[in-house]
Amino acid sequence: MMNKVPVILISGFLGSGKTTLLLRLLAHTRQIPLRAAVLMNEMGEYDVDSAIISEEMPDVTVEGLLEGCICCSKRNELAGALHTLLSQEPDLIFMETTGVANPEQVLEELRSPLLADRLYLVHSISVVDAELFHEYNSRFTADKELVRTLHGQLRTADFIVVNKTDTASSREVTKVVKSIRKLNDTAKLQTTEYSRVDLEPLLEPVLASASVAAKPAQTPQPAPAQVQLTDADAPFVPIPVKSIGSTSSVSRSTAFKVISTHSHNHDPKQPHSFSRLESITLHQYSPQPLEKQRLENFLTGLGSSLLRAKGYCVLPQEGTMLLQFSGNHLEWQPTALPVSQGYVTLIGEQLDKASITDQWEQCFISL
Ligand SMILES: Nc1nc2c(ncn2[C@@H]2O[C@H](COP(=O)(O)OP(=O)(O)OP(=O)(O)O)[C@@H](O)[C@H]2O)c(=O)[nH]1
Repeated sequence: MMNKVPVILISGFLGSGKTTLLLRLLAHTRQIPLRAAVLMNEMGEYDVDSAIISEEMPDVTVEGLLEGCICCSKRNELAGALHTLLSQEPDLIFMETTGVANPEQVLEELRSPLLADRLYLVHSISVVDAELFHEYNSRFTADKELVRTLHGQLRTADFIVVNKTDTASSREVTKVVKSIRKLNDTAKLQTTEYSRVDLEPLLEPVLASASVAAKPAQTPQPAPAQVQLTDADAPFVPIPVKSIGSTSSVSRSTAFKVISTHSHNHDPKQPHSFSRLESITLHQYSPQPLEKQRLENFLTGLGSSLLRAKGYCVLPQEGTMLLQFSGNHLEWQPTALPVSQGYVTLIGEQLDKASITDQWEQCFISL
């Protein structure tokens, strides 16, 4: 009989620090060494997080499920994606959900006969943004699905990371921990910055597992990343990541343009995690240079309707940069990824598409 492969599920709301934690876990598993594989689920059209992983850990196999949540619209693709990863015979699989996925449904899927014989869950980790936890909870009170999702992320966890404590007062952090404990008083909980948690105890059950113990330790071979393009028809190579999700039609009516938009049309028969959040992808098709300051002003000017933005921008001075925006904090990081044309995915509510299109066009410098 085949050994079951351990799975660590990482959930948490948008921008809370899931990928930051995943990168730490991957670095640690590489040292042990364990051969890890990743299932990445993104709301947007492009898989920014997989690109980040592919850049930092080119030997890790990443499977991406895009444009929907594995808890609902992508649920029927979850088993296929996991079986693809299993065919690589990893020692361990990490699953990172979208920020609006309810892990309750994902856990249910893992218990299904198709998967239960091949996988077993070792941890369900939930990452929380200490600064925004209460703000999001009160902001989304009226949206029952979203509240259920946020609570589901905490209730199902056996390990909770209260992250971003550098951006919250210690009083707020204490309040957040107290609120979390009302939902889950048994999970281990750690408060931290940049998802710096004790990794060894998390990986202990994996090391003890039969599938790992049965194999001789392998030194990870730097192999080419498991890469394929997201959209075979696209005239450019946005990022080298693999997607097995469906692709979207992209408006290319003008040189600049925008935009593919996704409101999330869930199958009404399926339980789903959120109702009013949407994502928009802005493409850098313009031959004119993108101006960094204008882009920053545009994003911060969207105010509270913008919850998250991420993508790669090709800038005239700096070259290609990874853009991350969450909780009103904007971060730029240089990247060596071969991004020929940039894009930014925005996630928010009540995003005014016409105005966003217009403002995006204003971010380009007239030649
Ligand atoms: N100030 C601060 N920033 C952090 C911390 N942890 C992560 N970040 C930053 O927050 C942004 C989002 O972090 P990610 O790890 O991508 O968050 P995520 O939960 O994967 O986000 P989604 O892709 O929306 O699901 C990045 O710019 C991180 O560098 C932290 O503890 N403090």
